[in-house]
Amino acid sequence: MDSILVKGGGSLKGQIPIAGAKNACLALMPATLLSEEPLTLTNAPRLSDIRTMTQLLQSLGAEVTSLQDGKVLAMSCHGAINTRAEYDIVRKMRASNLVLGPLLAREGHAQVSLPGGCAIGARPMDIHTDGLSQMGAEIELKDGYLLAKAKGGRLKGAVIDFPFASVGATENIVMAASLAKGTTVINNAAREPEIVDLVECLRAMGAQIEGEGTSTISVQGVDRLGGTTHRVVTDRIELGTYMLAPAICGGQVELLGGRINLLAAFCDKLDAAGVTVTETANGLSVARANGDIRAVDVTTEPFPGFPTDLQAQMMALLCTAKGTSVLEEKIFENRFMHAPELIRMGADIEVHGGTATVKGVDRLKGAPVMATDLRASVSLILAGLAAEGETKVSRVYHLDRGYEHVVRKLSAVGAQIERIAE
Ligand SMILES: CC(=O)N[C@H]1[C@@H](OP(=O)(O)OP(=O)(O)OC[C@H]2O[C@@H](n3ccc(=O)[nH]c3=O)[C@H](O)[C@@H]2O)O[C@H](CO)[C@@H](O)[C@@H]1O
Ligand SMILES: C=C(OP(=O)(O)O)C(=O)O
Repeated sequence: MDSILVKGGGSLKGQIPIAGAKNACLALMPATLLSEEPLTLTNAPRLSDIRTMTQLLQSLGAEVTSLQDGKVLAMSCHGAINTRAEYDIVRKMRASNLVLGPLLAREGHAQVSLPGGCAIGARPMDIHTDGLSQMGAEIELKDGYLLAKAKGGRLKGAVIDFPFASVGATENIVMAASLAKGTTVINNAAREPEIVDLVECLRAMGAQIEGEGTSTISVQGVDRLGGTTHRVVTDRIELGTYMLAPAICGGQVELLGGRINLLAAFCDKLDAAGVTVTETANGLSVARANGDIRAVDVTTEPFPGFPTDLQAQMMALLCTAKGTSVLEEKIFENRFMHAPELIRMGADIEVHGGTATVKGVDRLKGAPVMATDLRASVSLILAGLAAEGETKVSRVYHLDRGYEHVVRKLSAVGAQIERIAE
């Protein structure tokens, strides 16, 4: 299993290109199941999660070809479809549940393994299944699989009130509703940029959808969808992660492809902490002048609030801020697994339930630490870049789910970082 070795201390300067969004691409890929015509995605990120989704779609009968070193995914689903998504693949990644809506919409039935929880929380699927049931699906759980069947062979439109603005449930229902009979309205829909990206692609395929980016999405079902070529939106979480690198280490880095409107709440917190973010012709420039980072309080919320997927990385910054910061995690019940690892590096953090209190220390110290999940792993790398001495982050397979070429990107701006095989 590989580890990442980081030597802390130096400031950073240069440019980092930001990839297409993992979480957009993972929702866009299953959309190929909705059409017999080709769907091509450009600006795809090169990640293990994308390879897992490729494997899952291929197991269902889709053709998925990776071109241009993985940056382009050419997909097509014109033959017979296997409607059973097996546990062996689904268990690797929760986003596998995004094949449920498309399979049900196209074939009228599906068997999809329940993905189970993960390190950050239990992550049930009740909002997905309740919504599909309202659209006329009969769903039962058998042997760990959701067995779903559309009454009369085709889903029908419904007005669905989500109890929480779930990202995945919004994506599943929007895809299912695109081929359903009649109109579906989702109230309290998620508003994330990845949903806007999915809807733009579905619309180009012929879907009739309104309201993406707002809390009410309306979908008028059509009989068939065509193909298209779609560019995956910029990964705002990779963007925010690399914005924190110069914030923690000092220096100035330009994030190519970055836009403030993808991360406004996060940029406000950086500003309050004393980090300068400016828009450039090609992206965003982030600079930390000499001087302390100020403590700030952070509460994670659905978009447009502060993203839970940047909470761990923000905590790494606040470990050396002047004063005490309070971080409240409101999305996932167990998303502070990085705190004990940061404490091993000398951070002063107390966690009580969904609240972490971080008292800034002068300096973190390098240590061997273990990644527990995707964003935790990169927060330890960021902490290591600022720490005195050497930090070894093990279990890097978590990192490979969501960050392509992390060593290459950070080395290019002057970080001392290498990947070692053990
Ligand atoms: C592949 C992908 O896009 N992953 C993102 C997606 O995950 P995901 O789509 O799984 O996140 P959701 O928005 O669905 O989950 C948010 C909260 O709702 C709960 N919930 C969700 C569905 C459900 O049926 N019942 C239920 O109780 C979850 O347990 C969690 O506490 O959005 C999360 C919240 O921004 C991000 O952290 C993930 O990176
Ligand atoms: C939680 C994440 O991903 P997933 O929903 O795939 O677990 C993430 O990207 O931070």
